[in-house]
Amino acid sequence: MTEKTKLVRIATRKSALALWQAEFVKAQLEHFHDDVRVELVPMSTQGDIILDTPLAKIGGKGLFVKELEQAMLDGRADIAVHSMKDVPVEFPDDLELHTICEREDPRDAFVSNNFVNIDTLPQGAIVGTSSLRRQCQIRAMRPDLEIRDLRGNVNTRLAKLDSGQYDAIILAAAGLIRLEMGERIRDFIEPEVSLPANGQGAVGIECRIDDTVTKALLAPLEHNETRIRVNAERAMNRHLEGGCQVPIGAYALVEGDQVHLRGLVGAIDGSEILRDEISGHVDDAEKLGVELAKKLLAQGADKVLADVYRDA
Ligand SMILES: NCc1[nH]cc(CCC(=O)O)c1CC(=O)O
Repeated sequence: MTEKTKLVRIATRKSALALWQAEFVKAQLEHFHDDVRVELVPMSTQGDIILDTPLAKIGGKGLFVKELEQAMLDGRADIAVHSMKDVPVEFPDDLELHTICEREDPRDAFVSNNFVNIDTLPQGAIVGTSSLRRQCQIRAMRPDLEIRDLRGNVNTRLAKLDSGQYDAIILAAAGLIRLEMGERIRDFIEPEVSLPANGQGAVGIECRIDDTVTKALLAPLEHNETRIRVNAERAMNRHLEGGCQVPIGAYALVEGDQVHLRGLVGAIDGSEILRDEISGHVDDAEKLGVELAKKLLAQGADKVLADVYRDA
């Protein structure tokens, strides 16, 4: 028997989805390297602890990642596995987002026990979502619906729907699919109807910049096309200075050597939505993200976002 020598410790949140993602990376690392042993280091973050306040009000980018990053900086863990959607656009000096894994379905999902899609919801139906981006796009489409805040991990949100507090809820399809609850999805909401958040459905791996041993082990987990898409999307968000708790959508597709990026900035009540898009060579993914952000700013995105920050 070969002795397993290298140990990789994964800092992870304790939610079912976070643990799934950490287990996924563990399995991948062990699949690619016979001599690697992987341990999970589960921990709670501020975002997990403060459950009674709408996320937009707590503010503070990186609510779900700070503790994980501290563990890596202290040497208690080697990597952290994140939903790319929740990763702040900036990193602490000694850490980097080294790896982006292949993307799962990036769409938002409509979940309900009584209705098959948004169109068939009756007037005044109660829809649960904690995302300003989803809220803004649903309101623009159906101003007659009542949007109510919905916090908690995936299981908590489904339990709140099942207890009758909402007629329907909107959440990321990827989370449901990963937790093997994809059958609860009544309708996939296409990007034309609800533009996803930057990075939605993609898993990223963060580590210390100087940890060359771990970085070499992570290399086979990198997915180039996903990296290009997420780079373009994140560059747009970064230029707009938007965290994940803002009504901003960014969604890129790759076709051959071209990347097509769509962006959206909206008012929370859906009264105003700015959209634009851009295409170009995959090598320019980040530049295109910045260009698209500039186009949106030229349309007045800065004013729309300033109103959001003031009212939130
Ligand atoms: N904001 C929480 C969060 N972060 C990642 C996902 C889903 C999985 C993903 O996008 O990778 C979710 C749940 C949701 O938005 O419904």
